[in-house]
Order: sequence, then C-alpha cells, then structure tokens
Amino acid sequence: MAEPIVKIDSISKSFGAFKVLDGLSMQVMPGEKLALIGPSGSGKTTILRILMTLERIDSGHIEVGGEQLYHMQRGGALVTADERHLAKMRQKIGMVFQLFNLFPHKCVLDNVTLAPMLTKGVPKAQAQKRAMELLDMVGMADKAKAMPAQLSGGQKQRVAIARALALSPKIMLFDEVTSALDPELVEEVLNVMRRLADETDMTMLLVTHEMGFAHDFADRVLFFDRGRIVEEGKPEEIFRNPKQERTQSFLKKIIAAGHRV
Ligand SMILES: Nc1ncnc2c1ncn2[C@@H]1O[C@H](COP(=O)(O)OP(=O)(O)OP(=O)(O)O)[C@@H](O)[C@H]1O
Repeated sequence: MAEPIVKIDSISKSFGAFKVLDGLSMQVMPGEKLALIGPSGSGKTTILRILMTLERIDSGHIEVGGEQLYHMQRGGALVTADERHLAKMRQKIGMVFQLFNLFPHKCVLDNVTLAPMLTKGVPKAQAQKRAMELLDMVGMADKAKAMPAQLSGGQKQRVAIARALALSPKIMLFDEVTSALDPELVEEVLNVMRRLADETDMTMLLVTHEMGFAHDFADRVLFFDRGRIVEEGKPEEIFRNPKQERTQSFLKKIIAAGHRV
C-alpha cells in the first residue's frame, strides 16, 4: 500500500488570539484530487499556505514526500528547519492563488521560465521549450510574448497555472483560483484544471466555493469548520448525503443561493 504524500498531524495555528487551525490532522495519497470546502474563515487557505511554507505552524508535524516540512534531522534529532531545507521542500509544491500574482513587467513566457532558471539553474533554451509546452497545454502559447496587463483574468490564471507547473511539482495547490474571475471566464480555467486532473497523476489540493466543480473534480472532499475537519468522504457522499449537521446547513445555504452542488 502506498504511503501518503502529505501527512499532517495535529497542527495548530493562531493569528493573535484567533485560533485558525485547531489540532488538525489529514493525509493525502499520491495522485489524489482533494477538495477543501467549508465556510469562510474555517482555515482552508491557511492549510495551503502552511504547505507552501508561506505561514508557519505553532505546533504539530507535517511530512511531505516522506520528509518533515518544518523540521529536519540533525545529529539524530529533529530540529527546526532552516531556510535551505524550506526552499528544497517548497520545490515539491506548486501553488496557484486567487489573484494570479504574475510578474507585471515580464511577458508571459518570462513569467513561466523565471523560476526554473533562477531556482533550479535550468538553461534558458530548455526552460523556454518546457514553458512553451506548458503554455500550449493551458491554451496560451499564442500569447507567449504578451504582457500580463494585456490578458483577461482567465488568461492570467492559465498562465499562473503554467508557471506553477514549470517547476515540476509533485503537489499542486489551488486557492480559490476562479473566485476573482468574471463568470464567463471561470469555465476556461476549470477546463484546464479538469485536464490536469484527468491527464496527470499529480496530487492536487483545491480550495473552492465552486461546489459543482468540487463534486466533479475530487476523489475526496474535506469539509472544514472552525479550524477542524468536520466531515470527509467521496463527493457523492458529502454532497448528496452529508452526515454532520454543520455540513448539511452549509450545503443548504449554498443551494439556497442558487449554486449547483
Ligand atoms: N495573516 C493573517 N493575519 C491575521 N489573520 C489571518 C491571517 N490569515 C488569515 N487570517 C484569518 O484566519 C481566518 C482563516 O482564514 P483562511 O483564509 O484560512 O480561511 P478560509 O477557510 O480559506 O476562508 P475563505 O473561504 O474566506 O478564504 C480568517 O478569519 C482570516 O481573517
């Protein structure tokens, strides 16, 4: 039986007096497509940011690809990770954010080649060849020389996905990647993610308010509430037959607001 690629064990995280994550544990299997759903402020984004090492944990342990994320072995003991260890661990993971975060003064192609060239020393010609393959995959090859300001939100987000893939991560994190988009642009981004899910064996974690997409995309759905996972299961179980009262009332509100689940 395969080992989990991500093991999260009893982690807690507070911002000031506010406890965002409260002893949370979860595991992700290699290749698994996971959707994290739940009310605003329940800690979903914080989990992704912690995996990306953009936030630290207060307590608990995380293992990614069999290695401790925030700790490292030194002289037989586990000690706090240093920047070099964190940088190495970060290369296993790619993240796509709600607000694209493209480099505004770099063209599309440079946005995708920069990280492999700077962080992995990939030669320019090789980085560009790979970038063009990825831009082709997200349907943006013809915009390689365009600047981010010339692109629609959906196009920017597809470039951001290509950029995250350029470092060949084992795990991709998607944080509400369609919530800043006009409704007519949402589908083009979801289509790219569908293809990634169908055609690659990459592990994917998705925070989303698009319940219909979560239903179609995920192998497993985790329902978050107040910094804990309240319920988890296959999409058809969670969306059609939720067991917990909090999951039921959350989904009822979503349906009442006219969204498909
Ligand atoms: N850097 C920070 N400083 C202070 N508070 C923060 C910080 N980051 C997040 N929070 C707070 O922590 C809580 C959980 O945030 P998080 O973004 O993880 O929730 P979420 O479940 O992803 O919510 P949403 O669906 O609205 O994005 C929120 O109340 C947020 O305001």
